[in-house]
Amino acid sequence: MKLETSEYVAGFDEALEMVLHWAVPIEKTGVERLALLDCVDRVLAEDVAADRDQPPFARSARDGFAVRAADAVAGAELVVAGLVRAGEQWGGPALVRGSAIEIMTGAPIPDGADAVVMVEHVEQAAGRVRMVAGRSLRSGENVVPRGCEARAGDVVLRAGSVMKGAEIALAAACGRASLDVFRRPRVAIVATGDELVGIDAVPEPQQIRNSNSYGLAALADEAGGEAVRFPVARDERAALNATVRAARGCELLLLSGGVSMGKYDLVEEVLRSLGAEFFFTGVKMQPGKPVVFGRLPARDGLREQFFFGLPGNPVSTQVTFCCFVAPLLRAISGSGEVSPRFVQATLAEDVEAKPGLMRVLPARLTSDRTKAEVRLVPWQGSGDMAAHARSNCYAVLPPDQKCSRGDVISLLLR
Ligand SMILES: Nc1nc2c(c(=O)[nH]1)N[C@H]1C(S)=C(S)[C@@H](COP(=O)(O)OP(=O)(O)OC[C@H]3O[C@@H](n4cnc5c(N)ncnc54)[C@H](O)[C@@H]3O)O[C@H]1N2
Ligand code: MOO
Repeated sequence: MKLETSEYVAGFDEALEMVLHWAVPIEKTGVERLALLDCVDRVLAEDVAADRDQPPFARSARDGFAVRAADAVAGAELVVAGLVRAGEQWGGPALVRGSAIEIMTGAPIPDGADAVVMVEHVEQAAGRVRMVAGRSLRSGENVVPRGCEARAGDVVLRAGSVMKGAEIALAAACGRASLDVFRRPRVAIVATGDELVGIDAVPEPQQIRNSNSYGLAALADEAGGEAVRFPVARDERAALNATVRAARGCELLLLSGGVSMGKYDLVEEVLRSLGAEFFFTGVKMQPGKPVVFGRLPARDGLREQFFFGLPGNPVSTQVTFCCFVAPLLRAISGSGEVSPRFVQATLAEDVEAKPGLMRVLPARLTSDRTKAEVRLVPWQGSGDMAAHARSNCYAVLPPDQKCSRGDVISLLLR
C-alpha cells in the first residue's frame, strides 16, 4: 500500500527556492590536483593569484610609433630613433622631445614615451613621421599601463569558478600548469520499472529501453557530477530497497520512475522506510508534477544523502533535472554559480492558459543580433523524446495566463 503521509506539492518558484536553500552549504567532496587542460569544465578548489603584474610592463596596444603625445601635433615632424618589437626591451636612450620610436603591438613602451600613434595615422618619409591631417593623440592613448589588469598577488580566479576557456587562459597566463579542483561528486542513477530493458537488448513489444539512465548520466556529467549507473530496480519493495542501499555511497541519488499514483509506484514508500525526509513530493508544473526531493539521514557510517525521485516519462525526467537537480549538483560540485539560467525572449505564437501549473515546455529559440524569438516545439506529451531533441530550451509559462504572440517570456536554457 502507498503511504499517504506528509505529501507536499510545492509551487514552482517555491520548489526552486527550496532546492537553492540546500544548494548552498554542502560539504565538498575533496580536492584533486590536475594538469591544466584536464581541468576543463571542472570546478576550481583554490584561489589563483597573478604571479606578476598584468600586463607586466606598459604595453603598446597598436603597431605604430611611441611618442610624447604633446609632440604629436598636426604638422610636426618626428625623427624615428629606432624600432622595438614584441619580446624586446628598448635598449636605446629614453625618448626625447621631437622623436619617435617605431613599436609593434605587445612591445614595452620605451621610457619617455606616453602614447602610441597608429601606423595608419602617420605619413612616413626619410626616417621621419608626421601625424596625418585631422588626427590628434592623447597622453596614454594606445598604451596599456603596467598592472592595470591585475597586480602581482591579486586573486584573479576564485575557488568555485568553472574552468572554461577564459579561466584556463588566465590560469595559463599566471604560470599555472596544474590546479586544485574539486573531485566530481558521484551521482547514483537508479531507473525503476518492470518494463525496462537494457539498450543493447531486443525488447519484447511491451518492453521499453532504459533511456533515462543514459540521459541522466549525460546531464549529471554536464552539471559537474560523475554518473554511476546502477542496474534497473524492479517495481518491488525489496529490490528497490537493496538498490537504494547500494547507492548510498554516492553524494547524490537520482531515481527515475515510480513516483506517481500507480500501484507499483513504490519509490516514496521505500525512501520513507529508510528514514527519508521529504522537502516536496510534487511540484505544480507540467511536465514533471510528480517530482520528489528529499534527504536520507546519516546512518550506519554513511553520510546524509540528498535524493530526487524524477518522473519516469523521459521529457519530465530531463525537465525536472534541469530545473532542480542541476542547481543542487552544481552546488555539491563546488561551483559558485548554481541557479538555473533564465533568459527572456519574444514569443512567436499564442499559447492558451493552463490552470494551476507552471509549464516548462520544450521550445526552440532562434536569434539574430537584434532579436531572440521562441516557439514551442509541437509534441505528443512528456514521453516524446523526438520532439524534446528538436528543442534547444524550455519556455517557462506561468499558470493561468494566456500568452500572446509578441509577449516577452522566460526561457530556461538547456
Ligand atoms: N493517476 C495518475 N496517473 C499519473 C499521474 C497522476 O498524477 N495521476 N501523473 C502522470 C505524470 S504527470 C507522470 S510524469 C507519470 C510519472 O510516472 P512515474 O514517475 O511513476 O513513472 P512510470 O509510471 O514508471 O513511467 C512513466 C512512463 O515513463 C516510461 N519510463 C519510465 N522509466 C523509463 C526509463 N528509465 N527509460 C525510458 N522510459 C521510461 C515508462 O515506460 C512510462 O511510459 O505518471 C503519470 N500518471
Ligand atoms: O507531468 Mo508528467 O511529468 O507530464 O508526464
